[in-house]
Amino acid sequence: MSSHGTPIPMISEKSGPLSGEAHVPGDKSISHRSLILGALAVGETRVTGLLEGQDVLDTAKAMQAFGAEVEKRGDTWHVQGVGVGGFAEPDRVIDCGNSGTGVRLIMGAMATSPIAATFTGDASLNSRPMARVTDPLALFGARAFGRSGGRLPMTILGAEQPVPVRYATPVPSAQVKSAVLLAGLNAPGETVVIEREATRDHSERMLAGFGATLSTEDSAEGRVITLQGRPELRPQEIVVPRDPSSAAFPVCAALITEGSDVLVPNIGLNPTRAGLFTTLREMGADLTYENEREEGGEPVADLRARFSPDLRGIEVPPERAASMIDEYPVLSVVAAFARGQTHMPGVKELRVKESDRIDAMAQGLRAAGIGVEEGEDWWTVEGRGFGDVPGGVTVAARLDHRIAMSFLVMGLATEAPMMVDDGGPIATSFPIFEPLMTGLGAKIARQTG
Ligand SMILES: O=C(O)C1=C[C@@H](OP(=O)(O)O)[C@@H](O)[C@H](O)C1
Ligand SMILES: C=C(OP(=O)(O)O)C(=O)O
Repeated sequence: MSSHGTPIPMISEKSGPLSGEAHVPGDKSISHRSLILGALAVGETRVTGLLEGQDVLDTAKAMQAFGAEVEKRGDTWHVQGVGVGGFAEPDRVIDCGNSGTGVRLIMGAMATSPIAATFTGDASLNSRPMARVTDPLALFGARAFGRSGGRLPMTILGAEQPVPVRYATPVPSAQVKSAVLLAGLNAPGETVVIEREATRDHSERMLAGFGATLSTEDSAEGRVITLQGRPELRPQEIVVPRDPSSAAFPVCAALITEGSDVLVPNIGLNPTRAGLFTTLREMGADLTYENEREEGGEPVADLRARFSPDLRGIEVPPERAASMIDEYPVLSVVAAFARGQTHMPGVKELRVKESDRIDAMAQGLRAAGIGVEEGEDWWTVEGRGFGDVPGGVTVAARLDHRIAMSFLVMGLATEAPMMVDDGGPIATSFPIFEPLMTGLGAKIARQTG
């Protein structure tokens, strides 16, 4: 059941060539951060290209509850910030819906102010681990009172007199790193985060852009990020780039759908995000980067994806996992249409996303006729090659947008249609998924009756 309302059963079936341009929405990670950093700046931040998915809209509401003004006028989002240390105590529960990024970053942003806030979410978010952020926030002096196992609903009492922190993240997580950095903003002195494996670096880039003093250094311990506390953040004009994690769906759909040729323009290829595209090219995908350029200090290109009937399974290097962590579900679908095994090690984090993504994909793929083996932190998909994947089953989306979209992409090339019990969660990150895909020629529809 979706907590966003009545379940929306969806179906996809074998489609003719996909063609045309796929204009995917703004980057989810950068959209959350634009609103949160805008709320912590002094003055008005203006944002265009913001992802208007439910996850980000929930973060916008949360920023209002902490005292920032957030308003959309025309195509532009205006955020009137309250300054570092200026958050007011919310007079209502903060509902972050389905969003791990939203709740974890906001907890960090409020943890070093002397206020209390209570957080909740949907059934998926309320089952996800929060100790990974509340443990380092406790070092600043914040206290957390949640359900057993460190789950939401949870109240955070912000530190009265925060102290800066030096913290080595025990899991590869940009959300944990970002929560610590955002908390560090209102702690006097230097906050240091060390990550053994580099994760997406949007917080570092954007904090620097807002005028914080921050340095990044690669050392024997890993990547060391040092932030000077109590800066005055300057408001920014932000143009949010398009989301490579959303681009993954039309790209992968084109690779497995006979005769396809799809252009996905203006996709950010920040190396901390682009691992999927490297992997697909190693598998033999006809995926090219056109019009490569730099925008706002980030590499950007138009992606052209064409039907690729000769894909082969590969070993995905574990050190690449962080740069494609949200893309493993749809990669496993492409792997089903490749010849041979695709082995994906070093991906324990997939088990604590909106669903246990290894389990969710393994069950659906097996039902659809694909062999999958799995361990705690790895899985292997036995590809059958193009034209030989049965399909013909209904899979559970488990309140997980990426699971729903992955199986709908799969159905475009299986012998029998694929059904998903609830496409409602797709609106959390990719609200225009259905019209965008049908506009390319994909047979994806809501099921009635
Ligand atoms: O920081 C971010 O914006 C995100 C970090 C990742 O989560 P983890 O930090 O849990 O790896 C990713 O899965 C999520 O979609 C967005
Ligand atoms: C893991 C994801 O999001 P979040 O952690 O923000 O819920 C995702 O979008 O795939």
